[in-house]
Amino acid sequence: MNRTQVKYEPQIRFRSSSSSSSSSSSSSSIHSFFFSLQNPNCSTYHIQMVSLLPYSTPIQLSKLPANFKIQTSFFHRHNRTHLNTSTRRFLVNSIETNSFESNSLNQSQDKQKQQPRRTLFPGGFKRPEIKVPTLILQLNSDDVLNDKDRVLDYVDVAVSKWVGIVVIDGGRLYEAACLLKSVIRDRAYLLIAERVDIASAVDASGVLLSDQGLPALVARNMMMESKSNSVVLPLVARTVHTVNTALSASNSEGADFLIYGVDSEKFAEVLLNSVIQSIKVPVFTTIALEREDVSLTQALKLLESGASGLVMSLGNMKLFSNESLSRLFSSVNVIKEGTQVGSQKIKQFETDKELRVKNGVAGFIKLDDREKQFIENEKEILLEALSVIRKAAPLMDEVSLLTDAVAQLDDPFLLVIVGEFNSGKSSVINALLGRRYLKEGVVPTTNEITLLCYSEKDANAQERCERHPDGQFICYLPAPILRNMNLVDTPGTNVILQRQQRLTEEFVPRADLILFVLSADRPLTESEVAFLRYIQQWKKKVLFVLNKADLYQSASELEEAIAFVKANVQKLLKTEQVTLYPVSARSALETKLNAYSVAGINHQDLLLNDSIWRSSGFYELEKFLFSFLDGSTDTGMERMKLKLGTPVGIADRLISSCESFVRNDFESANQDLISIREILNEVRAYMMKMENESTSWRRQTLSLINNAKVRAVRLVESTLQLSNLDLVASYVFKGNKKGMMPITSNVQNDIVGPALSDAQKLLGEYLIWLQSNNAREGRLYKEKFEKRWPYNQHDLIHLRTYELQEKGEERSIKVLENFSAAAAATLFEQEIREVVLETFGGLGAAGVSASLLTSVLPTTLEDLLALGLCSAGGFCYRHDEQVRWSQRHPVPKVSRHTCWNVSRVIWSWTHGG
Ligand SMILES: Nc1nc2c(ncn2[C@@H]2O[C@H](COP(=O)(O)OP(=O)(O)OP(=O)(O)O)[C@@H](O)[C@H]2O)c(=O)[nH]1
Repeated sequence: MNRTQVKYEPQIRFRSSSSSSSSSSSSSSIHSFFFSLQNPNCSTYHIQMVSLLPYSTPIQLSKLPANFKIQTSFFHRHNRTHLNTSTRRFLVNSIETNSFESNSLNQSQDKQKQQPRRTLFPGGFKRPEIKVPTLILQLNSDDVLNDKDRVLDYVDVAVSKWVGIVVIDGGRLYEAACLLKSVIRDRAYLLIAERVDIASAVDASGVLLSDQGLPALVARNMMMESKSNSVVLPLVARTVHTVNTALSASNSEGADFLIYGVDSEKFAEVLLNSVIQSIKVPVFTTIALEREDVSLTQALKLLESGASGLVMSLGNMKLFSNESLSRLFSSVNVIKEGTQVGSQKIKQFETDKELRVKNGVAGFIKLDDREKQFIENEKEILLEALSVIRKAAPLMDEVSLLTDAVAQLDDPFLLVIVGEFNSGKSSVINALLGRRYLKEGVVPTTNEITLLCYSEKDANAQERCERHPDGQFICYLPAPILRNMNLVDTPGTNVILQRQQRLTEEFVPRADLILFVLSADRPLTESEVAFLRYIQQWKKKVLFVLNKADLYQSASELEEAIAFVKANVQKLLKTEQVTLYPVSARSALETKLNAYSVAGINHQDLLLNDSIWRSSGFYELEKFLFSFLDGSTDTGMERMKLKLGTPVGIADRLISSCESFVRNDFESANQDLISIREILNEVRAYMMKMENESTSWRRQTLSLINNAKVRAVRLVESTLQLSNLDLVASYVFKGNKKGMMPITSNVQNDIVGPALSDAQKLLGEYLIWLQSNNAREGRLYKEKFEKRWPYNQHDLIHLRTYELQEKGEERSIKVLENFSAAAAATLFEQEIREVVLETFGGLGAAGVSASLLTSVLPTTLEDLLALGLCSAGGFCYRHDEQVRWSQRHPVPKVSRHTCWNVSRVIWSWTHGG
């Protein structure tokens, strides 16, 4: 559990010279703005800005942690409208001129634009799914903030087990919501009561509106704008208190779910039953609880009466033991044990499925073993395809389409009815079923996917509808056409409620056959053409129905409309074969209802003997669909082909998307490689250039050494005469207690000292040259990096580069500071002593002098200065460089020993020894 996020929350405030801006709520002229900031690890941090009007007040940014980027837009707190463009621009400019890296906002926006949305649905959005039954935990911000640790621990456990949605209300919402978000993560939806701005600022899943609050559509759009990088639509729920508000919230408004906020247990029960009959979005109910045993019974009763779940406060939830909550809400229990909640429904669903399977695999009849084997083989191949897709594009959510499609190979044939709202989809389905099972109306009436399945048991009873755990609405009806074919009613397209359109789009891939209902009063509109194109992407077979044909005045008008639709569809789908049935669903249903009202005769025979019915388009449509029932007929075989083709089509589409994702990734990796190679080549070229130019520095260093050497030789020649040898020898034998040899002090003062100050000067110039070159080159690389990888962690690159440069500089300065002429001279003196001691006995005075003149002095000085300069100037950091250097300057044994000594001395100087 990561709760430390909030601790690091950086603060940005407006500083107003006119009045205090510390409180955001007391004055109506005070406004808050929210920023989401993201660090390189992608954790999001949120910032509240408080300001007074007018907006021209300069922004003072307090110190922010490095590497943060601005992520989302700004919100006006009080009237909840967006800031106008100029204000927004002002804020952005102000921020850019402050401590943020310039262009960070633009970069973040570009990133959003550049990142391909990895979803196959046209709007690029997906609906959040609400699994039912679930528990909604309603929290108050004060409860959260006053007893932080205990409440958050409780929430942590609750969301991992039973709670699917957490709602927070109260005063200090922002702070409390941030805490909750860090605990809940993606395990449950977090909804903010009423406050769209705060929901956006904390990146919550959505909002819960009161029945007097914003329209759901407005709230959803506001949240979508602020979550422009999310592919998941925000959740908008509403609390309702009457049947009418419940109906309008779910129908015309398009709320995702409702909370039925009533207090009395009985009242809730009665109303829930009537409300649930007409509302297809999940409906949750609040209950006041007393004792655990009473409460459990009460809760179970509500769930059985059709509530999608319960809303509980923290206090209420604590009334339940873990066992009771598991019993109520754990889906594992519901499915495994078949507890009272939903057990009946699930058992029924399984029985119905068994019944259908008995009739033949996947609802087919007359299938032989060879065909069954064929289905099994297909499953195996599809599972292989699944694992390939998962490997190639692990982020592709739509892979679940294929998983479902493979699992549904054993389900009945799926006929999905689509079309614009009000085209008559529900009427066509009712006419097919022979009863007014579905609601019809001039305003959009279908808000959810409704799957119609066969159920023999309810032959004489009312239809039974329920919400399945995966969010679909399932109705079990005794209509004969459903024996071997499931029908799906979908929300109309071209509605203002994106969620509904999305539902239909998401269902299209699952269809085995699509029945596209067009309305005679507006055949083939622009949005129908767009939707048809979308269907075509999934390579679905489409059957067209031109409904409301009764609206045409004459047969020629009808012919004209048919010709128009066919010609355009042929062009669009690039096929000659367009199957279109002109029908009047309304009169077809009326005819059927009339026939079915006559008791004691075979209704099918009655209809077949009716010449008007037989000449109606609906009869033709039905004949076509019924011919699908028999696997031994040609159309039956085609149905088999379509059914088997559904998962294959999905796999095909997913694989081709994977292919394009992988190709894009490959392309971009290739481009990365090219860019890296380019940069590497530039680095190599730079290295060569620097090496070449370093030669002149090296030359200057060598000449400095040479000069010192020449002067040293001269000094030795003039001072260490043979005549002085006795003096020298006695001095050497005295040891070093009595002070320095005169030659040593000369070496220190006249040679090493001046040489060192020359070296320091040279090194200073060298450092400036090195640094300016490196800085210029570093900037170029940085720019190139940023251009190619605008969203990588340049700041780290930036830091590293400067860190390295600073280290180099530090080392050089230390070497120079510590390079003491006195120490060098002492070392030199020591060398002289050693040589005198080593050679005096064997060679006598002449030998000592010769040895000093030919080997010790030049090489010792050379080594001393060269190594000091090389270390300081960065020429020979490495030991092998030193070896190469000493190989280029052959020296006698004693000098190598000296070199080692000098190296040791320098090493101890530079490392503080
Ligand atoms: N004239 C005429 N009207 C029809 C016919 N079929 C349906 N309607 C009317 O068209 C309107 C819409 O019918 P629905 O079946 O609700 O349409 P829908 O496509 O299911 O609508 P949504 O569920 O909102 O997408 C209703 O008023 C129906 O009575 C028809 O064949 N002729």
